[in-house]
Amino acid sequence: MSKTFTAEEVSQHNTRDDLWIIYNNKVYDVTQYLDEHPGGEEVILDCGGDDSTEPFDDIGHSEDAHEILAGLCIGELSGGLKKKTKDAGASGSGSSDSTLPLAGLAASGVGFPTQ
Ligand code: HEM
Repeated sequence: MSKTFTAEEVSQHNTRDDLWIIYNNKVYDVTQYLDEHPGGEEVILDCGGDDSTEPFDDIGHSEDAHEILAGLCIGELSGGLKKKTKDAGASGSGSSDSTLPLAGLAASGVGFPTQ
């Protein structure tokens, strides 16, 4: 069974000794990989504790890269991303996010009662 984490939780793992990223709503512990990254550690540190889907896809990582990433998966994101700058798609799940304890429900499609 895979664990689930909220964006809030993930955001606390943003240092080089403890580094998580989100990619396509899954959570990855990339601490060990940091040193080995051909693109350097900075770019990953930059995404630490945050969503890296766009930057990761933008550079067109190889299949190998995707496999490495898959091996680092530690769980899934519940409740969606905290915020998105662009490409947000207002149609996402749940409008109010942040620290709501019901975030898990939103992920399962239940949604919040919006008044
Ligand atoms: C932990 C997740 C990541 C993994 C497993 C990963 C893996 C890899 C691998 C295997 C390569 C070699 C080329 C290839 O096979 O495609 C690579 C290159 C690269 N990666 Fe990542 N990457 C990750 C995250 C990122 C992120 C978030 C960025 C942000 C921009 C990034 C930027 C780059 C760049 C710029 C290169 C090209 C380096 C060069 O050719 O000089 N990577 N990455």
